Amino acid sequence: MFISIQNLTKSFHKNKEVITPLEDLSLEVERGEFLSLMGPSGSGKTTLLNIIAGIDTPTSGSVEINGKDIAHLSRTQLTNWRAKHVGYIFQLYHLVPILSAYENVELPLLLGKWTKAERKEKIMAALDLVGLANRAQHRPSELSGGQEQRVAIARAIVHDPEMLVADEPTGDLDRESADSILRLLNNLAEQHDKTIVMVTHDPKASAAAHRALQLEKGKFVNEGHLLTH
Ligand SMILES: Nc1ncnc2c1ncn2[C@@H]1O[C@H](COP(=O)(O)OP(=O)(O)OP(=O)(O)O)[C@@H](O)[C@H]1O
Repeated sequence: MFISIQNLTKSFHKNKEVITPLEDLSLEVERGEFLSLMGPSGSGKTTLLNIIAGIDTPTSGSVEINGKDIAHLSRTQLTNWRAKHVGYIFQLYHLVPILSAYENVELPLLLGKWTKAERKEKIMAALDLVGLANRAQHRPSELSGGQEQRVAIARAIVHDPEMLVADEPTGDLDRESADSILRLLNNLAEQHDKTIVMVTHDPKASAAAHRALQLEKGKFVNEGHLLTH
């Protein structure tokens, strides 16, 4: 299993109250699987996504990604692990407005030891994969919402992580752009072996994934039926 989560519980202390958004949760995801997480507001979706992405740590339980226990890493170890193995896609793209598409995609590579020529090759390959090689010099304001999300996806995959996590990646897009982003995510899972976990409120986005799970009050309420295409 690429993702293996056993008996995960996450609690937060707020004033004197303890909030437990995830309780005794187990989840297995195969390599190359595109999984969707749905559920009402406050059901723990983002909390789970952040733990899978190594942004947050569980209170108890085990979290293994590609055979690596990430539940017990220090903050620094977790940051280093995340920089190598995870690409994060947000609802609102989070592109830097004064940088071109090319420079935005370059950002994660500046942490590594690549030469300028190596970076160029990776950036152009990522932009090509999302269909925007001809927009490399455009700034975000010169792109449509769907194109901005494609640049953000290129940025998420440019360092070749095995896993992508996406929080409402189509939440701000019209139907047509959303469908095209979902096809792209599907292609990244099926043709490029990326394991994708996506949080969404949109049933149509969820139906584009291989499997959909419903969270309610920190627990899964269905068995995650396989979706047919
Ligand atoms: N850092 C935190 N400190 C305290 N409570 C938190 C923290 N993060 C999340 N929570 C609480 O955990 C619960 C689950 O939040 P979470 O953001 O995971 O839900 P969600 O399903 O993603 O909701 P939405 O669909 O609205 O984004 C909520 O009650 C929230 O207030």
